[in-house]
Amino acid sequence: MARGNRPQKLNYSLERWMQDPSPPLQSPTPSKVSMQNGPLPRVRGAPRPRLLLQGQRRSGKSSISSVVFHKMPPTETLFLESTTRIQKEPVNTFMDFQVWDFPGQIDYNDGTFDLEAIFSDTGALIYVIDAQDEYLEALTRLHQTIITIQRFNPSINVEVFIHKVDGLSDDFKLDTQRDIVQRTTDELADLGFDSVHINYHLTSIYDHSIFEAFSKVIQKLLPELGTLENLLNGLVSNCRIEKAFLFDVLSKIYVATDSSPVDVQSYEICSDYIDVVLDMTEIYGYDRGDSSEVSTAEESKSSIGSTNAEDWTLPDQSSVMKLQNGMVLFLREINNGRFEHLGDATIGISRPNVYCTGEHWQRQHTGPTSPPYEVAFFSNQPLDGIRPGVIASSNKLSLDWSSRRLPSSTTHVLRRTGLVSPLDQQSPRLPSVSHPNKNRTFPRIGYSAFSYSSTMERMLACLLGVVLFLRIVIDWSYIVPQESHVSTQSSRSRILILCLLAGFTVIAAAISFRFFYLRRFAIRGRASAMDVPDRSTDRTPLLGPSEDSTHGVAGSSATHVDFLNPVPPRLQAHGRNDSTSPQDRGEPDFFRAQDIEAQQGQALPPTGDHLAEPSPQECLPSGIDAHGQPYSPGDGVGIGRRPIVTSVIDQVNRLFPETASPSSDTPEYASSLCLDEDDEEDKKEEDKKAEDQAGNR
Ligand SMILES: Nc1nc2c(ncn2[C@@H]2O[C@H](COP(=O)(O)OP(=O)(O)OP(=O)(O)O)[C@@H](O)[C@H]2O)c(=O)[nH]1
Repeated sequence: MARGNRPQKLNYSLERWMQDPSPPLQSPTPSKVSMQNGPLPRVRGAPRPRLLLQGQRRSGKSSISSVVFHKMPPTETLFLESTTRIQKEPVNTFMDFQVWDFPGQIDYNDGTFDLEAIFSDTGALIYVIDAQDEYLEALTRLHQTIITIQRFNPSINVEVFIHKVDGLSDDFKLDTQRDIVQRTTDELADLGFDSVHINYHLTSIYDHSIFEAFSKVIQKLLPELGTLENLLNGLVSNCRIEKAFLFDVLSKIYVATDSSPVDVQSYEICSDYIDVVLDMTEIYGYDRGDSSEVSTAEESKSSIGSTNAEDWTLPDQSSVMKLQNGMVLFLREINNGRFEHLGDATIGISRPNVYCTGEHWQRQHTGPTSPPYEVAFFSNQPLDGIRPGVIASSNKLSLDWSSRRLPSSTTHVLRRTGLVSPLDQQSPRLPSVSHPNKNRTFPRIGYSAFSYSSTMERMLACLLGVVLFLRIVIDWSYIVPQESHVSTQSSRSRILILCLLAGFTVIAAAISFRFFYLRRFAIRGRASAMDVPDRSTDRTPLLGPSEDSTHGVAGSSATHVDFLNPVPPRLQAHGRNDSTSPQDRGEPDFFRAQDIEAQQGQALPPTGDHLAEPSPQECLPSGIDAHGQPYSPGDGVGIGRRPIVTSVIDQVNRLFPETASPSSDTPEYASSLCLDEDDEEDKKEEDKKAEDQAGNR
């Protein structure tokens, strides 16, 4: 579409839409709507909708408020103090509102409160019931509150949060909900209030349910919800998106969504994606300066209605991620110029086949203005299905690897997968991360608990071994000189005890070394099997434009994240689309061990020695051990060096045939591992020398 034909821009912010819808809105035809950049203008004097949080003491009101609006990690709510007076919190997000947190013990019927002032302007009453506790008293209070409120504000939305359901079984949750609904309906009907409409939500701060419930509560307060839904419906059908949410990214509340049913998984993955983008921005973002400048500069490019590829340049407030299962997540900032303070954003999920046929988005990504940089998103769990992935971003949000320093564990993962060569590695230093969300992201880097426990296990096993050994030495030196003086019976039992102790010692030592070697060789095996390219001499930019843009999204086949299906696609093709861990599937957990090692970054030499070719001893073909004896690959896994290496390589080949090195059962495999070009040259030189010497003789 030519610039002149660009649809007329709405000079009316979304916030004003919702708070003062009186001026006529333009037709919500999606193809004619453009997004406005720049901060939301504040509407002075506009009333803020008020949400009342009520419930018994310790039912979880303050926790909900802290987790949703202050990004407090759920576990930290354990230390929240009891509320003693009404806490009024203004929440300035996509839509400004106030949350009033009432102390559990307060009795506002005692005549000291101006009930009309409290209830008359209230948008919603959220009544929190602790589902893990006895709730009959809470129900009585709820019924009284509803009756009181009906006098002042009969149109108020009553939302009951049946809270703390994380500790309950599914059946129990539903039974509890059924019971609460039944009792409330009966009680209110008896009192003549049978027309009161109450909504019930099962919530917990330990999952996304609380955000989802809050989203539903907030949505009911939006006068223009229907318009927003229409806009999203249009967006979805025009761009052939599966699902679109309008998020307030700071609270992760979705303000509106299209009319297709919300499935929890889509909502969760979008929330997680927002966390990732915010975290990445926190670490690697740049100062975007005055948002009004950005707005002016990008204004002409941000029209959703444009069909011209050049007009379709993504402004820098957007991000695309292609998942390994083929899904594409698209996060687009609207109404605000800064990533850090996103007012709201549209997220779409689409499948690539549909995505490619979507006229606008395809052009946008395959045209000359495709995002020229990729930002690597890394995970320490590549073989558990979540592999290093890519967030395609605009050219401004690029990683400067020379100035940013990454922790050794991370660079190790990147090097191992060929994304960063050892020479690119700087000393480990990560810019400080202060984002309050950082503890709540989806699988962040690693299994910290795992690595801790495995290190502890190893240390404890060693300690135990040493203690037992000392014990044996002491006992032995005690028994032998005394033996002639003690009875045969007692000396026998002592010897039995000694044998047991010795047995324990051997087992402890074996466990200790098994852990150590298992990990070490798993890494070597993986390094060989994945055929990591040698980038030590290749100085081409590692994070430059991707050559693979089949679907228009920057990214290569090896660098995708699969959040939804944490199983490699090859396994899915074999009908194993489950999310079980290798141990659950009865497979040896080499890769987790390897990841633990990678995360610890301590058992590996920091210089990349772990990527060195295996020693000739290790390069023997599968099926023959170091002494030339045949063995079966399944034998002795975890005991001898060669079986571990071979088994890991076989395992990797089985999981990733497309990236596999030559079959480990062939002699060529051994030679391919043992002989690189230098070795061959050395060998030729030696042969030549030997020939010369023979000639001289
Ligand atoms: N298991 C579980 N515990 C929760 C949940 N929400 C809150 N809690 C815990 O419940 C306890 C009480 O939480 P608060 O938020 O202080 O309760 P309150 O309703 O504000 O209490 P008052 O201020 O005394 O009225 C804390 O230890 C929280 O960690 C939840 O969803 N699940």
